[in-house]
Amino acid sequence: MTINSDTLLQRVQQRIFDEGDLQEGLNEVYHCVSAVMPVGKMSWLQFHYDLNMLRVIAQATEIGGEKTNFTYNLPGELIALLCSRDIPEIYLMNHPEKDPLGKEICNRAKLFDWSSLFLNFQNHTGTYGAIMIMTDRKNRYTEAHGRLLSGLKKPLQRVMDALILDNETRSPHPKLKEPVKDKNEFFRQVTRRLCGHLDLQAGVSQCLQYLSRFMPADALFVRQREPEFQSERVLAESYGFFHQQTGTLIPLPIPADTRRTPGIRIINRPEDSSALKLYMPIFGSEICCISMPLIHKERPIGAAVVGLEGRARYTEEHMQLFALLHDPFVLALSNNIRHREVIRLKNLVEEEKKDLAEELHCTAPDTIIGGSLGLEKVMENARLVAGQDSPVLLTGETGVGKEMIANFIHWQSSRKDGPLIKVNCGAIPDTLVDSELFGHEKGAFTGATRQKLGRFERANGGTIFLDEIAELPLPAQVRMLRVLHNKIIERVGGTESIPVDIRIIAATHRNLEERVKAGRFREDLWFRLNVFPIRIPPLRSRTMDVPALSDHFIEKKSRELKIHPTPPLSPDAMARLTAYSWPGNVRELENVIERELILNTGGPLTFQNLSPTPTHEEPAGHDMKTEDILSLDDLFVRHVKKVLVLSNGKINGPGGAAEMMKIKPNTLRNRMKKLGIAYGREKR
Ligand SMILES: Nc1ncnc2c1ncn2[C@@H]1O[C@H](COP(=O)(O)OP(=O)(O)OP(=O)(O)O)[C@@H](O)[C@H]1O
Repeated sequence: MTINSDTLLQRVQQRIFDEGDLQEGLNEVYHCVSAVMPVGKMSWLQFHYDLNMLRVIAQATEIGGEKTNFTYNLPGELIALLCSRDIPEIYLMNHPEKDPLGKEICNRAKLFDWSSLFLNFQNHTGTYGAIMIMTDRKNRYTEAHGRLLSGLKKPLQRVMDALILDNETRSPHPKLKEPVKDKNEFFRQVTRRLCGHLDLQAGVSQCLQYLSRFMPADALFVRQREPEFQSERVLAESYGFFHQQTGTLIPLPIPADTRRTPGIRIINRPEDSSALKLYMPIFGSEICCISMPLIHKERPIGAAVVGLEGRARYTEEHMQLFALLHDPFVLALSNNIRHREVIRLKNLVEEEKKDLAEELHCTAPDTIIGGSLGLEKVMENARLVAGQDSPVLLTGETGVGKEMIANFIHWQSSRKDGPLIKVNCGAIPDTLVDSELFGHEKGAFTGATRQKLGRFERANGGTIFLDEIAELPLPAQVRMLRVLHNKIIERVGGTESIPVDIRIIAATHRNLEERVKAGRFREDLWFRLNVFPIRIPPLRSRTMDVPALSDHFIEKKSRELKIHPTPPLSPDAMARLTAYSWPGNVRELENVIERELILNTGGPLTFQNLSPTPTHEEPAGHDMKTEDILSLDDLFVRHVKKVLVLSNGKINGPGGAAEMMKIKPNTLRNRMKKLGIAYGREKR
């Protein structure tokens, strides 16, 4: 939403002057400016030449506008520069470290990666104030932004002047804070700001802005006590000039004896406090604070800390004022703790829901195609072993159907009413393998905020399918061996031995024997898993399954994609499908069919884009049985027949079989004749 200067002036007039609602007026300004340029924070700055001081008299951010009173002493030459008449009305500070004021802010706030845009206001004495628009990262403002801001000068200056006038009537001296005339009102206003947001960071920022009017305050922190880690974590922190979000939580040491929580205290020297000492490397030793423990139902739950540049700047009076705010801080912190707990539980439910959905996904046995053809032997073995409880090791290239056979075994076993839990050992980060497989106890490591059952425990009474078993890190292999051996698990961080009744089916596309030789897989574990190995052959060595599989997937995918009627195959499509070598096996066939159905614009499916690939190179002997071995002549016959399908029987010329095979047409014809392959007229 962009509005012009006159409309904004009208709105400011109405909100601030007619309705007396300064916060709403500042909000209007913020939204109007942020609609046309990047704005993290807008600050109204007043320059006090005589006092060498810069005062931030109001701020507006996404969360709202607020009258403030942050004061900063500046070197004489800098304030003289800011107040000079010669300073331009619009001023771009895209590289703050190269500008005198920018450099000063960078050093004091210890923040360097930002840019800002100034609109300066002058009277007969010189420049008396400015609007500072600030955003993160350098080089964000352009001359065009400057012109847009300049266009809004009238309403912005009107707000500035109103703020200055208001300050003059409220506080007798720019260096002094407003007196708290009505403590109840003060309490009410702080509570409204602190507890008015679900986001504690937003509440703390607004609270600091408000507090800055009544007491020296340049930073406000809320920390949460974490007794199990003997520390306090900073949950929210806000600074006057910049709203800095640390993102990371800083653990803070606290006295080991938590029963003796010290009361509210002024720390006028950072060396006296272990918490404040942590800030010395950032802000130096010229800092002080008031630290107030937050006690809820007689238990310390954290602390609220208000801080300031300079030493020994807090007095007993400031401390008493801050102490009034104990209960709102407790309320805000305990609300935040509860809110995070709700979010954590919500995520937990989502996670469980996802896991359950995954489990549900495999609750129905798949239709297995090829059980009486290419997979006959596999199915025979699967049926045999299903009734036993022995471990099964499924091997075969990726996409051949290992998981499908694992499902089949589970469903044919006496454990079919129990769970079937799948674990992709290759997809779990190394550091989480143990906790995923065996579970963990609450507090076992940072982030283990509750007890978690591992996959083995969840598979109790059923089957666990360990896919990609070869990827399991060696330390987890040791633990896995123990489970196979004793059928007992121990959760990470726990001491209890938990018996589990499980059947193990493992699968891998790798050559485990070679991995054992290379020392990457434990031999003893391999022996344990390899009790009943089932090798699933690649699709290219059982091309007799391709037609039935193709029909099955065309039916299935058409149903899923809601394609009616199911398109037929073109006359040469099946030849193409069987001629292809399917390096990705059945999964690839499934995907190719899905893609063909999606791309099909009517008419039969041709699979034109499926070019025959050279027969898949395999490691010697990997998937080959003696009966699979063909003579070279037989191989040649097969190959030529496949190529002829693709060339539509054509031998010479472009697209002909000879060109595809990179041999002379006559040579090909002679060999075909010799081997009895019919072609041309002969064929008809
Ligand atoms: N014989 C078959 N009949 C029907 N569908 C099959 C058959 N073989 C495999 N599929 C299907 O092919 C896809 C891949 O199979 P699956 O996931 O079982 O392979 P995999 O060997 O476990 O693969 P990976 O090694 O990559 O985990 C699945 O959608 C599966 O349903």
